[in-house]
This record gives sequence, structure tokens and C-alpha cells, in this order.
Amino acid sequence: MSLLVITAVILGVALLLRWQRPAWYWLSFGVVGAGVRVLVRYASVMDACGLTVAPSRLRLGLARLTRTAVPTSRVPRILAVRVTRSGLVLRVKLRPGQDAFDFMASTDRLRHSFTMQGVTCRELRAGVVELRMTGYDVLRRVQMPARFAASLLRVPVALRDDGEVHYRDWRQVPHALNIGAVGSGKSVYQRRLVSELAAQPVALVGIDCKNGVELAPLARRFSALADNPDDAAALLEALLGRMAGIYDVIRREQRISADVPDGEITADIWGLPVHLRPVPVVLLVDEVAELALFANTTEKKRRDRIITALVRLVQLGRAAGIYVEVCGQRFGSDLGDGITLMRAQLTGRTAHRVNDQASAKMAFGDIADDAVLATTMIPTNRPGTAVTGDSSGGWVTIRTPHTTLRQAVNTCNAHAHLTPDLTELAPWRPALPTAVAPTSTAPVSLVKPRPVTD
Ligand SMILES: Nc1ncnc2c1ncn2[C@@H]1O[C@H](COP(=O)(O)OP(=O)(O)OP(=O)(O)O)[C@@H](O)[C@H]1O
Repeated sequence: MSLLVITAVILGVALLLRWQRPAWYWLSFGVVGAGVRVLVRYASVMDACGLTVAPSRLRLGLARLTRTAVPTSRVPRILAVRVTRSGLVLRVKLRPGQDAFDFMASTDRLRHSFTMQGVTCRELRAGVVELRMTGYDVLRRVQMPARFAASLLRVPVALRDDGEVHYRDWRQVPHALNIGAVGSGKSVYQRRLVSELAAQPVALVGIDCKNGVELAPLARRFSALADNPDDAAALLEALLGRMAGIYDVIRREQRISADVPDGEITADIWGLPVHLRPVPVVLLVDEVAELALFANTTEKKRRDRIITALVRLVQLGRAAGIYVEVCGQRFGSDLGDGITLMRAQLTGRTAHRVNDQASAKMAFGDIADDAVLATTMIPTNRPGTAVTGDSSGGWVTIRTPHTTLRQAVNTCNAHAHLTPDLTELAPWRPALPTAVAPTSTAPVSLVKPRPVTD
């Protein structure tokens, strides 16, 4: 009787955990079943998926000579098995004649055969691949791990479908495009970026032509904000002025370094002495299409000024530490001249749910056809889910943790004292109560970044 009660309690706990805390369920119950399943079925599954190699002629010949049993196909050897908070990771040594592509092409078959939520494969080095198996649907309830490897301009924004953390790294991918249909989760994604950057020694500049409804509440952490196309045009031109000033500083330093034999010569802000290094700027542009639309000649001229400035910033801004993050429902050539040119420089691409394939192509059409397909398959009941990739053609499905506007505002307010005062952008500095005004009076080019600890 007591055994029955204990079993029922354990089953109840398991079901409750599975429903409410899938990560705990996985670590306490799921991992045992999945581990046994994978290891017991491994050889037969590899064989069924065509991932074994036939015995060599030498082995067949030896068996014939010695009259022993005919050797069987050889299974790729498991080098290591690791348990993570979302699944299992197998390191597998390939057999001669196999390549990583064989495994990549079989991930769906492996997923079904091992009854796992997902399987991905990547090559670690020649002859060794890593199979990542996810034990449960990690994107149903996004729970970010407590520890991240964050650093300056590299922030954790979402969870990948294989359970890994997805980072937005501006030093690696300086400019990015984020598109999605109405209500797909673009603003929450952007809020998450702002919340994570708020604690870093970075200047945030915003253009939000939705009258500022998304970014204005976060204004205390913004060094400049424009909420209409006229202000946006002037702000972007002021940013170009800042960029030109920073290039002058870099040129001056290059002339000095050129006279020092064997000295490093820098071509961007990161090689400048710390006391000269300007604070990096992340420019967030929300609803970019609003900047590209016009109804009369005056608005057309303003539109051309805006797009020209944006194109110049994405082409030249990186070395001056100016990074551009563009967000909108669509971003295609139907928005007029300069858009295709600009998109070519937006290396990072994130597409939330879209309503048609044409919109998905705006993000991935020139990069990866399978990412276009994956974008169109994002379900409507999963806001915040997106496909993200870059011009290398690699992509992954992610989902951001839900960040409310209240949470983002609290984070920005708590870090308001870190807001750098950029003199060139002073006219667009959001009005602040004295209590939270930045204390630093140092000129912009002397505001140096503080090291960020992991
Ligand atoms: N990561 C997420 N997890 C859970 N819910 C989310 C997530 N992201 C967004 N949502 C839900 O979807 C709703 C719409 O999100 P959001 O405002 O970010 O969409 P949007 O793409 O910016 O829409 P619009 O184009 O109208 O501004 C949010 O109010 C929120 O309830």
C-alpha cells in the first residue's frame, strides 16, 4: 500500500514538474529515461539512419581466412556524453568515409528515433561532430540560465531551441535588422536589448517614429531620442558629425603611431588609448518604414536625407563604434532607393513571425532559403519566437524571455547614472529630472568604457 502511495506521489511530482518546471523535470526524471534510450538504441539507430560504415575488405578477408563470423557495419564511436539543463550532448568520432554533412542531414531522423524534442549537429574538428539533443520544448517557457558569458557589447537576448543562450554581439556583427508582423514580438526583443545594454558603458540613441511610445519610457538611459522624422533626420546627421570627429581622432593617433617602430596602428576605436576611446553608440531605429515614407516633395527630401545618413552609418560607423539596430514590419526595396544598399550592410538578421513569404525573404532571401521557410512556420501562439542568423548562412530558432515595459523602465531607471552625455547629440537628449541627470561632465570623446565582468 505504502509503495503504491510513494509511486503515485513520485508520478504526481513528475507530472507537475513537467508541466510547470520542464527544466527541473528534465534534470530529475527526463535525463535518466533519455540517457538509457539513447545509449541502448544508439547502434541500431545509427544503422537504421545509414550512419554506419560497411566493414573494410581487409576485415572481411581476415574473417574469411580465419573462418570467424562476418564482421558487422561499424558504428561511429561516442567519445563523450554530457548532460545539460536542456538535453544531452554527444561527441561522436566519425568513421573513415563519413562527413559531418551525413549527420546534419539525418538530424530529423535521429530526433524521431531517439524520441527527443530536437537534434542539431555541428562539426567540432576534422573527424569529430557534436550531436545536441534537446529533451523538452525549451521555447515553451523561456527560462534563461542564471549565468551568462556577457561582455562589453555582447548581451544574452534569447534562448535557442537547442537550449543554448543566444547573444547579440555588436563587435562581431555590428549592424542588424529585426523584422516581424504586428504583435510578433519585435518590441519585446528590442526592450530586452536595451535592458541588457543599460548596465554597460554604452550610449543608447533611439529613433522611434511611433511617437516614442516604445522608447520614450526608457529615456533615462538614452543619450538622445527622436520621435518624429524631422528630429530623426537631424539626429542622424549629428551622428555622422560625431563619426567624422572620431575618424579624425583615429587618423591623429595613426600619425603618432606611425613614428613608433613596431607599434600597433589602429583603424578603429578599440585600438585607441583608453583615455581617447569614445564611448560606443548603439542606435536603435524602431518602425524604420516610417522614415522611408513620404507624401510630398518636402517629405521626400527629408526621407532622402534620413536614408542617406543611415546608409553612411551602416557603411562607415563600425570603426567609429557606432552600431545600428533596425526594427520594422517590412524592409524591402518597395521602401525606395537606398534600402537594398542599407540591408546589405545589416549583417545580423532576426525575423519574428511574418504574414507572407515575401517578408521573410526581406530578412533571409539573400542568405538562406531554409531560414525563409522556418520563419514562415513560426506559430502565432508563440510571440517572441524568431529565426536569427547572419550572412554566413547559419541560422537558429530563438525566443526572448518576456520583458514587460515596466521591467525595462525599472532597469533603465536603475542605470540612468550610466547614461553618457554626448555633446554632439545634446539637442536630442531627453529631458531628465536633476536627480537622475548624468554626473559626468567629461567631453564625449573622453568618456571611457568601464570593463564589464562576466
Ligand atoms: N518573448 C515573448 N514571450 C511571451 N510573450 C511575448 C513575447 N514577446 C512578445 N510577447 C507578447 O506579444 C505581444 C506583442 O509583442 P510586441 O509588442 O513586442 O510585438 P511587436 O512585433 O512589436 O508589435 P507591433 O508591430 O504592433 O509593435 C506582447 O504584448 C506580449 O504579450
